[in-house]
Amino acid sequence: MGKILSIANQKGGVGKTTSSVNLSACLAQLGKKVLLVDTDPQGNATSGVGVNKADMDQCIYNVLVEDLPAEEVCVSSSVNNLDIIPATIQLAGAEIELVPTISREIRLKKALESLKDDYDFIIIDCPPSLGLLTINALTASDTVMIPVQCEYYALEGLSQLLNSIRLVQKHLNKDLMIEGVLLTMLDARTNLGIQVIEEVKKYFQDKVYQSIIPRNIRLGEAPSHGQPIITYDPKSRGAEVYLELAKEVMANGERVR
Ligand SMILES: Nc1ncnc2c1ncn2[C@@H]1O[C@H](COP(=O)(O)OP(=O)(O)OP(=O)(O)O)[C@@H](O)[C@H]1O
Ligand SMILES: [Mg+2]
Repeated sequence: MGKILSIANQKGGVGKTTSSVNLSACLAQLGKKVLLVDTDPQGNATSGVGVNKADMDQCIYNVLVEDLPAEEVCVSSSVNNLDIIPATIQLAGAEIELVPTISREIRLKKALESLKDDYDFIIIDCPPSLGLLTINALTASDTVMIPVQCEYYALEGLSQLLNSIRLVQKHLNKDLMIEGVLLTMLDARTNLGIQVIEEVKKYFQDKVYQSIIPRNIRLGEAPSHGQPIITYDPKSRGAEVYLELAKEVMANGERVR
């Protein structure tokens, strides 16, 4: 059985999608069979691995709202060993449409059950909210990775996220664990970055990954080419660090149950 790992933080623009795409691609490059699940109506993870949203007439929306089997929307990406369940703007309606439905919080979990044996890792990119889509992701997951941007107010909002995680643990998924906290977009030239690292480490201690993602122009450019960093610019610092992160994630254990 593969490990299901959500990448979540309701704060926007902290590096969830960049980390989902690049961690998935690096795990795939290291020989793991990986499924990336896009649960953000923005569909940035989908386009980030070279899948054209305009070509899709079905996406995760149809799985969550209409009970379409997940296998039917799963497609290969531009990277070997990496498949994706795409999201399109159609998913924007799901947050409201799911509200009156039965077992609305466990729909993704149920949908992924039949696929879990086919992959070593299933990585879920969450939207920037703590709504039903993120709750579905946390309920389906073995662990959650929290990206934290190295900037002022880095820890702001994290208590709401931790509270949601506790609520999911209490009511929906008692086995959910925090996989780790990932520091992102570090600008090594500033003292601020160093201060944030210290602050986050004081709070989360050994849950913080050794790999710290630098601010790297090539990481910012890669999505517009529909490629993860390891194919767009394999020699870049961004590629090196995401590969290191993938190795840390593998060392944390691939299967938890
Ligand atoms: N390490 C980095 N270096 C440079 N640019 C980065 C880095 N990480 C992310 N970016 C850029 O910053 C922006 C926000 O990153 P990203 O989309 O990964 O965040 P997000 O948390 O998924 O955002 P949202 O909350 O909107 O889903 C993007 O334009 C991305 O290309
Ligand atoms: Mg995103």
